[in-house]
Amino acid sequence: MSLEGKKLGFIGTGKMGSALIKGICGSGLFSPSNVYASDLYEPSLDELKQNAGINVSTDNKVTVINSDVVVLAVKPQILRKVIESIKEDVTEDKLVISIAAGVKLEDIEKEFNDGTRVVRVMPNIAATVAEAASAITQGQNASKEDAEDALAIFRSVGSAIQVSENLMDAVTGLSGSGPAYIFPVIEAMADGAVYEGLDRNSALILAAQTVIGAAKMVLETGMHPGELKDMVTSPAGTTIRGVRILEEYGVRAAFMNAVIESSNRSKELAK
Ligand SMILES: NC(=O)C1=CN([C@@H]2O[C@H](COP(=O)(O)OP(=O)(O)OC[C@H]3O[C@@H](n4cnc5c(N)ncnc54)[C@H](O)[C@@H]3O)[C@@H](O)[C@H]2O)C=CC1
Ligand SMILES: O=C(O)[C@@H]1CCC=N1
Repeated sequence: MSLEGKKLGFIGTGKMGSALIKGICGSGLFSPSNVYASDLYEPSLDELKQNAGINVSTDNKVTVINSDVVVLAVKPQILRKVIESIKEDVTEDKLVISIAAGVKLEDIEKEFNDGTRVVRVMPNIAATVAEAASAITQGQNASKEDAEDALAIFRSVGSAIQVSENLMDAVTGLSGSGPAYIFPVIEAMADGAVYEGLDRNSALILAAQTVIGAAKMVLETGMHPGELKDMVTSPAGTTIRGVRILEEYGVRAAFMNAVIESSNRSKELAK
């Protein structure tokens, strides 16, 4: 396997960088001693050093020099500045992975020296619990092996597919941002049960497990979600009463529009 013996670096240890570091180390794909990370914010480095046992530095160059694969996990707005400060150390033997929303491969590649191997990835925060949904897309200098390495890294924390770059905004709106649409759904469903008298803890467990179960049925049965919904809705039963309320409030349109609006923001970030 081509990641054997390689070292992995993270520039940016915020919410997503930290989630990936913990998830990837937890999977065993990289041992913490082969993982490097840098950030300007020392408390997040201290936390990772203490709890994940990785190597940390406030100097991005230290991360780059020590790593074979460098993950750029900073905000899209500062990506250019960060690349400028590391580009001379990103030699052709290194693979760069950008997880920045919206920023196109060609715009990343042109900030680096010619020939730099770049793969763009959109993961999600569920990497924390090894259930991320990620999509990767390959830059012009990246090899098939680079794409496979990126897939292996992100598959260590969930599932990952390869898409063409023009679909990355759709992926960002759907799975990149998606957890933030589902958390309030879980909270609100639990609220309904609390209203009816269930304690909060039990309500959250049942609501979250209901989401896991429904998602697994879609993934594992291969059945259409509409058909699965029909399996729950008995004629004149309880479920169809709830379904009517969701339709009345336009919940489907709301979710569809949320994904489209988030994708639109991803397109804006490219400009
Ligand atoms: N949060 C999420 O669920 C997801 C985020 N992303 C992408 O991941 C990237 C990071 O997002 P978050 O982790 O949410 O943001 P964040 O704000 O939590 O983390 C960014 C980190 O970068 C650090 N930083 C700022 N300037 C730096 C510099 N010059 N050198 C090194 N580190 C520096 C900050 O101190 C911070 O810890 C973004 O590009 C975002 O689009 C992608 C998928 C999901
Ligand atoms: O909200 C954002 O911009 C980032 C990208 C996808 C999820 N979080």
